[in-house]
Amino acid sequence: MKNSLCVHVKVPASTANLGPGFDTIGLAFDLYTSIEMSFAKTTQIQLESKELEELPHDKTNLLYRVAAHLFQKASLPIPELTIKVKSEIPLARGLGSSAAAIVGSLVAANQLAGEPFDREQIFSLASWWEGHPDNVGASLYGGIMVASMPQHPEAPIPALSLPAPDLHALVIIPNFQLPTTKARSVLPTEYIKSDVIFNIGRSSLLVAALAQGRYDLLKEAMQDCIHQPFRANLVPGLEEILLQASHYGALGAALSGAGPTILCFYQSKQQRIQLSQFIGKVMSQHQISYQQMDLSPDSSGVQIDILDTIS
Ligand SMILES: Nc1ncnc2c1ncn2[C@@H]1O[C@H](COP(=O)(O)OP(=O)(O)O)[C@@H](O)[C@H]1O
Ligand SMILES: N[C@@H](CCOP(=O)(O)O)C(=O)O
Repeated sequence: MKNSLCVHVKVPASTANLGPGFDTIGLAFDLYTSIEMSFAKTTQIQLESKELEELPHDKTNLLYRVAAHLFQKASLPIPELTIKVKSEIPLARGLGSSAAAIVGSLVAANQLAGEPFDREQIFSLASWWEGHPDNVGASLYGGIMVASMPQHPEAPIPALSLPAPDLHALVIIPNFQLPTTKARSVLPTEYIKSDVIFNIGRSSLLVAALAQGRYDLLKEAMQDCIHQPFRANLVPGLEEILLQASHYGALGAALSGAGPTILCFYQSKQQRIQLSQFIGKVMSQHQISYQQMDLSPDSSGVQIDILDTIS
């Protein structure tokens, strides 16, 4: 461990599920959380974006807790840290802010600790902490991540990355938070066989379509019946957008992660204009204020920059 190191990491946001791939398919987006971490005499957490104002400034902050976990797992003393964080990822909107924070903190702490863990072990630590390997895998590796939790904590995460697709996403971010825990609490504990078969079929088709660039299949491949219908009551406008977006230029549409963000894939400027007008109408019917963003896939995953403040 070298006390003079300052590690800077930049981590992409992620969208999970892409419709049917519940807890198993993720995609990284070009919207970032940046974390700077160094050893200190007394811990300080500096939250440098407005988005993060509501979060704790002390050791209860997720970033510190995750970093402490890494030192503990490496059997090293838990250090005092200075952590500076900026984020473009809106909190609790279904764009993987927690996954990006967890990945960023683990990667930065791992560098400070002298790299006791390799990338695959970081992936495993992040997945067990966050619970969603598709989100954390997309943030860590970039592109598309197909992943699920292993049956045993010691086993590697069964996962495979695919290159980022040549698609853009129009992302509709309602101006309210929906914590993932709340959006999961409305889901059934059991499903009927035909619904399970439906989702296995669509998510398999989705992976194949993304791998082969068959974006004409996305509309069908992004259909879901195991989480979106149950979450629709929490997300005004979701039902109409999922049903009709393809008539207004969307190649496919889904709730992003646990919501409330909704994403529509498109390729041309014309499709984007049509979609934006349609979404504007739906959201105003529901009197929901929202922010709209054009996001593209990130193919790099986490980026690391290390500065030695002595040399
Ligand atoms: N940069 C960050 N620093 C500290 N905590 C964060 C950061 N980003 C997210 N979090 C934590 O994660 C929570 C949001 O997680 P979650 O409800 O899973 O939504 P999502 O991951 O979709 O944004 C925030 O309320 C906050 O507690
Ligand atoms: N698969 C999870 C995804 C949670 O992602 P988040 O970005 O909303 O935290 C789910 O759908 O619950």
